[in-house]
Amino acid sequence: MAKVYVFDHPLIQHKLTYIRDKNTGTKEFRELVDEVATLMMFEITREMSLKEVMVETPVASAKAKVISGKKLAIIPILRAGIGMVDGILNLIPAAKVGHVGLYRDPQTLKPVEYYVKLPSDVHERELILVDPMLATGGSAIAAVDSLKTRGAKNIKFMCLIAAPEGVEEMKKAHPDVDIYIAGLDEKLSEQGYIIPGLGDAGDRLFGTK
Ligand SMILES: O=P(O)(O)OC[C@H]1O[C@H](OP(=O)(O)OP(=O)(O)O)[C@H](O)[C@@H]1O
Ligand SMILES: O=c1cc[nH]c(=O)[nH]1
Ligand SMILES: [Mg+2]
Repeated sequence: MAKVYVFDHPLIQHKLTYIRDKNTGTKEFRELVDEVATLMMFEITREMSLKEVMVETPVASAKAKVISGKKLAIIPILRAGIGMVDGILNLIPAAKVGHVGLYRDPQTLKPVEYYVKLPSDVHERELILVDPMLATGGSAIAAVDSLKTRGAKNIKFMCLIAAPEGVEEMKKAHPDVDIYIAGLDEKLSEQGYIIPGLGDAGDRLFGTK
């Protein structure tokens, strides 16, 4: 069964409040999303495995540790997921980046896929799928379907804000994908917006409204 983590770190919660604020403009919104993505990634990487190596300090030889295990790829769901990529690359600069393009049809709320480009070794990598919003869950579920169809086996999903309805759907559809959330909200509106949420993440990131 998928594990669901809600990050209660004070810095994440503080920044998320300003991301939600309707008076936060595009420039600051973008910067805050970037910063929260870095902080969330810092928490997620706590689980990374280490191996021992020897290092020569100016004083002596020492047993020390470096990261081992699977290499990472970050997969933003276009468009809004792009806002989280640089913040993650700050910590893992060598990660590859794949893209899954999806939009949610405004009438049916069903996801429509329009673009997929992934690293060729996607089946060997640990994938961090990112999107600021998990609302009905349709987009994240479709993105994971798309990744699995292309051979992905090891996927985590990271979002800023989730609705309980979306979390349940995602757990049902993909019990092998753990979910990392900064804010777990109350519910979905009839139009499929997260309440209280932050509005339309893509529009706020790119200033398209
Ligand atoms: O859980 P769901 O109900 O599927 O909703 C969440 C999706 O909706 C938003 O994307 P949108 O369709 O607005 O596309 P955009 O990122 O291009 O703005 C958001 O970034 C998610 O991808
Ligand atoms: O509240 C929501 C729901 C879906 N997509 C968004 O950008 N915001
Ligand atoms: Mg949008």
